[in-house]
Amino acid sequence: MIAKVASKKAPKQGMLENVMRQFDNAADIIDLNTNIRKILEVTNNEIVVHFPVRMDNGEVEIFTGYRVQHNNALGPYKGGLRYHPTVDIDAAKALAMWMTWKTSLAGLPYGGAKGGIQLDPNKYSDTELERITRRFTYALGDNIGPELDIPAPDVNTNPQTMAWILDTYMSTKSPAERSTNMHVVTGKPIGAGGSKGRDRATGFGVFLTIKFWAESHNVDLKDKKFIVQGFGNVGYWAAYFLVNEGAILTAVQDAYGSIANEEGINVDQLFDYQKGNKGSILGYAKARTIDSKDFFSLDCDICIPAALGNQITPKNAHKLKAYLIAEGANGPTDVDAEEILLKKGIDIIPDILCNSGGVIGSYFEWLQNRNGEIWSLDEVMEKLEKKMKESFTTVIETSKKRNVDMRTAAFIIAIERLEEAYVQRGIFP
Ligand SMILES: NC(=O)C1=CN([C@@H]2O[C@H](COP(=O)(O)OP(=O)(O)OC[C@H]3O[C@@H](n4cnc5c(N)ncnc54)[C@H](O)[C@@H]3O)[C@@H](O)[C@H]2O)C=CC1
Ligand SMILES: O=C(O)CCC(=O)C(=O)O
Repeated sequence: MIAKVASKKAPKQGMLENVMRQFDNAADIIDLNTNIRKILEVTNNEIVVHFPVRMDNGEVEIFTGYRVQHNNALGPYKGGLRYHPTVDIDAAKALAMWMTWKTSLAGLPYGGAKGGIQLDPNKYSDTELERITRRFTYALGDNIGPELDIPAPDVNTNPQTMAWILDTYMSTKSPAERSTNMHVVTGKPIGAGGSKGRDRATGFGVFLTIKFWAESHNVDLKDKKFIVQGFGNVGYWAAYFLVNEGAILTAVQDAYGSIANEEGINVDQLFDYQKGNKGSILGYAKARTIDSKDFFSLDCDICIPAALGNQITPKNAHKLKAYLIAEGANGPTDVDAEEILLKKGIDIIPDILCNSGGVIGSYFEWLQNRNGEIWSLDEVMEKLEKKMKESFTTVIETSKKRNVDMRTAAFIIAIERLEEAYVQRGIFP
């Protein structure tokens, strides 16, 4: 689909600049109320904490953690925690803003937040990571809470991390509060109040949006070749469901390097291999190692960036062969690259739609904890598919009605819902 795209130029292409340009583009198109625009352009709260942790060798290290709460007009702040050297205040702000648009687009009673700790988790033992997580949770204190701000997993955090947060948060509460505050985090292990299906929810959602796109374009996914950047929670599950549908995984890139095999890579074998290989795909015997700089120019039908932001840029966008990009990651395509891709006729299923299965799965976990319910896996997956289908359909309809690309359509829907909330509350008639 070739349609109107953001054209404002910004001097720098960080994630924050990207999300602001995406927002400005949609806000201009709908002529957003200027007062509401002022509110949505800024983050409500930016929490930065420095906290000491004793390392295994007895030394004390100081860490910096972030939690940015962008907007809560539609409900409590919601969004993941990332452990990565690139986490800083601007990254947290950008990711928090994307969460606001994502929860609004998905029709969830949530706002947007994001945070994390600036560190390389590979440099720390599990016991150190546990102490770091617990001290971070203490430092955040009552800035998080089950009806205030609900963290979840993101890059380099997982159900174990959420369980440590839950346990630490609970230890600061009265006995009565302990049993009713399980929903202070989502993405927990099932035994500690997690929901069936949250583990696969994001990847399944990525797969569903690709399936819906294929159905609406009369494309049969069988034998279609796809490549995945990032083979963690999102990349693995997206690949798993696509291969189940008959598509062929031909290349994978992770933080360590890239591998390819045009005959197909077995998703579960690769998953088991990386688990026993310190999380790296490199050295997997049934694929060859390729130069990472060639990854995005590989021959394929579908490309799934499912790692970090700003991976598809003007430097590699013109080389992309895929006709569909499904954004498992948050902010993987920068605005200038998107302009190039759309001109080439490449469709992009935008992050705030494509990876929204994760936060929808989190919402289901939160609801179960809040209501004292336990849903079956089938129930979760069925409800997830229904919600993803509704979002996808609304985005396609808006994109046709307004003659805009899918990202702009998704932003328009998300922003209009927020605008409606402010107007109905009578603050900005
Ligand atoms: N986990 C979730 O439920 C959700 C995650 N996301 C987004 O999906 C993306 C991936 O998240 P997860 O799978 O949860 O993280 P993860 O920590 O489970 O996996 C990350 C993967 O990306 C790879 N990676 C890291 N740096 C890389 C680099 N420079 N180049 C190539 N690969 C690299 C890692 O090796 C790993 O395979 C992130 O952008 C995250 O914000 C979005 C919605 C929900
Ligand atoms: O599950 C959640 O609450 C949020 C997951 C997340 O961080 C995201 O969608 O980017």
